[in-house]
Amino acid sequence: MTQTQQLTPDLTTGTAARTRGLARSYGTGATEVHALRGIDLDLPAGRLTAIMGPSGSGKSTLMHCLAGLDQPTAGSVTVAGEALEQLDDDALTLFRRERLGFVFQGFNLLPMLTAAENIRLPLELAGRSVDRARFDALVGTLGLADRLGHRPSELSGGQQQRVAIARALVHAPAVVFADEPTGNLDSKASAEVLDHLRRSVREQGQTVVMVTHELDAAAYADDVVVLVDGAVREHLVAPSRDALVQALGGGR
Ligand SMILES: Nc1ncnc2c1ncn2[C@@H]1O[C@H](COP(=O)(O)OP(=O)(O)OP(=O)(O)O)[C@@H](O)[C@H]1O
Repeated sequence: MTQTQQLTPDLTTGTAARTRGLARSYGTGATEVHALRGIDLDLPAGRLTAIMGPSGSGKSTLMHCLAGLDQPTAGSVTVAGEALEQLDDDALTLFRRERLGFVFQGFNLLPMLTAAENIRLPLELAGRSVDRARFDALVGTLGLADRLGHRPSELSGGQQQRVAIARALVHAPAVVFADEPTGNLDSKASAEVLDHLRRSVREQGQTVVMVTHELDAAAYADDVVVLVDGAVREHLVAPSRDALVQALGGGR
C-alpha cells in the first residue's frame, strides 16, 4: 500500500475526490492533444486545494473531469463516494445539482433577482427548502447580510462573487469547484473573496477545489496540486510560499 492510500483510503476517512489513471485527450492522429496523461490524485475533504500550473497544463480539463462536466478518455473519477463513470446523464446531472457547487469567473448571477433570491435559486429549482440557519451563517461568513436586497448591478465585483459563492454553498455541497474565482477582480476584492472562501472551509468544513494562475490566490489554499503537461508534478500539503514558488518555478 502506498503512502497516499494509507493517508486517505476512502471517503469515510476524508477523501472528497479521487482519480485513478485519469486521462483526457482531444482530437485524433497528428492533431491529438493529451490534456491529462493518467492522473492519480486524492483530494482531502474539508480543505481548500488549489490546482496550479502553466497555461495548457490541463488545470481546467482536470477540474471539468472532477466535476462531471467533461468525460475522461480513460481512468476513473470518484467524488463524494460516487464513481462518476457509473452514472448515466440524468443521474450525473442530479448528482452535480445536489452534491456539487460551482463558482466561475463572471459570477453568472441573474440580474433581475436580488442577492438573496440568487443565493436561494438553486434550492428552489431543486424543490428544496432553504435551511435558514445555514443561509444566515453563510451570508454572515461572506459579509453579505446587509446586501441581500440588492440586485447584482448594485453590488461591487467582489460582492457579486461572494453572492456566487453563497449560491454555490447554500445546499451544503460535498465539493465546491471554483475556476479562477478571482480572475476579474482587483486585488482587494480578490483578497476578500479568497478570505471568505477559506473561512467557509475553516468554519463550515467545506471542501473547495480551486483552479488559479495566481500565486497570491494559491497562498490561501491548504494544499496545492501543480500540473505540468497533463501530469501531477507535485501535490504539496500546506506548502510554504517558498516551497510553492520553487514547485512552480521548476516548471518554467
Ligand atoms: N475542447 C478542446 N479541444 C481540443 N483541445 C483542447 C480542448 N480543451 C482543452 N484542450 C487542450 O488541452 C490542453 C489543456 O487545456 P486546459 O484548458 O485544461 O489547460 P489549462 O491549464 O486550464 O490552461 P489555461 O491556464 O491556459 O486555462 C491544452 O493544450 C488545450 O489546448
